Amino acid sequence: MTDSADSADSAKATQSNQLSISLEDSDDVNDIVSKIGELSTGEKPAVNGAEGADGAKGAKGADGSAVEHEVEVHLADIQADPNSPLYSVKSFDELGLHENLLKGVYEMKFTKPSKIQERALPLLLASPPRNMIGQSQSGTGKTAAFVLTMLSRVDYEVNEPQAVCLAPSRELARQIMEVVEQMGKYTPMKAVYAIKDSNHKGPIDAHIVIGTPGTLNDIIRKRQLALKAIKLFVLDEADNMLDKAGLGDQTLRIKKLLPRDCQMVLFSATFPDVVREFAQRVAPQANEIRLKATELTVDGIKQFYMDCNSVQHKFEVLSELYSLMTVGQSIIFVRRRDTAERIAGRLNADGHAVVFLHGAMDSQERDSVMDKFRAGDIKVLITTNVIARGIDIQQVNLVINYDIPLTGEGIPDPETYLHRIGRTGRFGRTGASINFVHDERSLEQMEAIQNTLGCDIIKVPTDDWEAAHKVLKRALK
Ligand SMILES: Nc1ncnc2c1ncn2[C@@H]1O[C@H](COP(=O)(O)OP(=O)(O)OP(=O)(O)O)[C@@H](O)[C@H]1O
Repeated sequence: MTDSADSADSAKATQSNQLSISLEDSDDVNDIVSKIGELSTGEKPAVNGAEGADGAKGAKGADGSAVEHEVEVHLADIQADPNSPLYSVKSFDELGLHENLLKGVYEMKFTKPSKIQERALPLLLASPPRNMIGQSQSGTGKTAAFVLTMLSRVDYEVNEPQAVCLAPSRELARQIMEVVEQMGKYTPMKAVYAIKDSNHKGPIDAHIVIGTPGTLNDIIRKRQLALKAIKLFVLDEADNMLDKAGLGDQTLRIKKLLPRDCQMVLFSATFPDVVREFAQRVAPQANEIRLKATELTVDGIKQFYMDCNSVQHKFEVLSELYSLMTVGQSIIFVRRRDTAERIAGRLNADGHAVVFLHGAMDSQERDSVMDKFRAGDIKVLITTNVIARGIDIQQVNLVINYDIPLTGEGIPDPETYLHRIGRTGRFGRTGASINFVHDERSLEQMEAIQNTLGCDIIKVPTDDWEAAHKVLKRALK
């Protein structure tokens, strides 16, 4: 497969009809990486988002003190950098979108497409439809790429379901719905949920269905969803959705019922080799946009670790961290549901206002916690891998891996690590992640992840809070 950096069209030199392009293939990567590194370490002003309009500005820290974010380098500067995943040569106007969709896009304050949007959209919208396996780093705008595809492909005159989009969690499905509603604001589109407790009565006549695989299967079983007119099947977090150990069975059951010529669109920041091979079978002849393993980390996210002496010490360090640091919003990831609840209880008892979210909570509770966190009413969220993927809250500037991510078999899990830390550093913003290790084993697990990804994880002392504060403050700026 070719690694051409040229526009999608020029990559047709590939032998097969298939197209595979790499998003990061400049000769000058080091130069640019160091430039972005400088920008985000605080030596130069930090980047804070589209048009400098960052919701974190003026937000309160976990301790109630004000968090001020300097906004001197604008998204426009990053988007002009050819080696940034946010760079593009085109404008949205040149991507072949309907003017009603452009209105929606511009109202969301998107001025320029990101690299994945610029490259994927023309391929996704080309006729006849082609399958797509699209990869791009966390927070680089994959959602808009597939949402605009759904909104473009649907025939609004036909009141039948035509596009289905599945995600691994209800929280992510709800977030995608929000983007569909915003981008589709000037179209007559109708979209419905297929998530638990979404309470469908009669047959679905909406154009777009967004949900999770288990609930969608239930709806199909109850014959509430006609599949014959479905022409687009989107899997967000596709590697997770196809993973045999995860949601693979449920997703494939649905796929088998769809019309044969249905366009398959698979997006994720990660595609481990074995899942990618499987994805290629699920989405044959797909155009592919892919990244190398070493290109997966986002430069704006500074990665740290704190070496604790014991499980008890780990908690003390966490509590101390929240006493000392002024953090915008943060997510603490733990391995188990009961740990999430326990740590939340203890932090609350220590005077920090935190909440937890996990998969055993009922739908209403989950929605309420997430809505409050999204609105900024809650600053610290303790959770499991249930929301490790996709959740986009721009004000989150710190992610803590209280437990190092492991697979179900207890093996270090670099994909989940990337998705977890990718909850910060969204679309050019800066953020920090801190890994907590507490013994030889957890240190080795973290190092295994570090080696796989070829990233730097810097040690922050746990016995010198002044020094720790200095390092982290700079990263959280
Ligand atoms: N062209 C654009 N201009 C400005 N902001 C954008 C643009 N495209 C996307 N965004 C914003 O960037 C953020 C990240 O986008 P999105 O959630 O789609 O990332 P993603 O690639 O799906 O990440 P993940 O892999 O974590 O799911 C969102 O807040 C989105 O609104």
